[in-house]
Amino acid sequence: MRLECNSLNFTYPGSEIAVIKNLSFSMENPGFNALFGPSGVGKTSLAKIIANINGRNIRCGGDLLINNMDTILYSYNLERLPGWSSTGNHLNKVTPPGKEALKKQLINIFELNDVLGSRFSQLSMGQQNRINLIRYLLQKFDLLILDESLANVDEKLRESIILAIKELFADKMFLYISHNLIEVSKFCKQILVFGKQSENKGCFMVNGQDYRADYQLDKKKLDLTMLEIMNAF
Ligand SMILES: Nc1ncnc2c1ncn2[C@@H]1O[C@H](COP(=O)(O)OP(=O)(O)OP(=O)(O)O)[C@@H](O)[C@H]1O
Repeated sequence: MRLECNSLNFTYPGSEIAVIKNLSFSMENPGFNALFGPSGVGKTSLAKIIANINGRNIRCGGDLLINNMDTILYSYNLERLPGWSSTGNHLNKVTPPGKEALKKQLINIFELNDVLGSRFSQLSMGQQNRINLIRYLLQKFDLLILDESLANVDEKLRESIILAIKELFADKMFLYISHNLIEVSKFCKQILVFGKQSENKGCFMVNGQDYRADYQLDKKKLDLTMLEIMNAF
């Protein structure tokens, strides 16, 4: 399992300014990794290139190498489900054979039992994002990109959800995009930090604490990771 960029460049069609400039990094092995940086630096653009969301319309310079990851899914926080039925029915419809028990387990962990009879538009933003993320976790994937997919979910529940995902999907790779410095430093293994383009700062790879439920968190090391990220900005 490997995600590697070598001197990647990307400019949107019709634009003069490169969003991604000479980016090189490598992420290996399953686990929770992150893209972190100020708003507008190109995290979503890179995520979409990796997931090939814009298909042939996207032309990049340099190399993007993806090894042993056949299925890459991209989830984001503004996705909406149609309103023709309840969210419970939607989840039933997208649950592949054999994944019924996983669906129930995720619904419990994500604390969604009480909203399964409601339509998507009747849910809060955080509830909508949680239902949406379950849809993805039920599918077959090797790499799942979470582009602010847990936005509007309170910190305590987000922590339970992230820890459960890390445990239940230990053989998958995740790319977590979030503006939460503590969360990214605490839960992620490799953190690709985007420096401010206006200051011509490049990207840096920082090692996070990769915290799991059964680990003892070293607060000093967590502080050092956060400091390293802030210095890389
Ligand atoms: N479809 C598009 N066409 C042209 N420019 C775009 C397009 N999408 C994004 N951009 C530009 O690319 C730059 C990077 O945007 P992107 O969404 O990748 O940033 P981001 O780091 O994910 O930001 P945020 O943290 O605010 O979500 C921005 O300047 C944005 O205006």
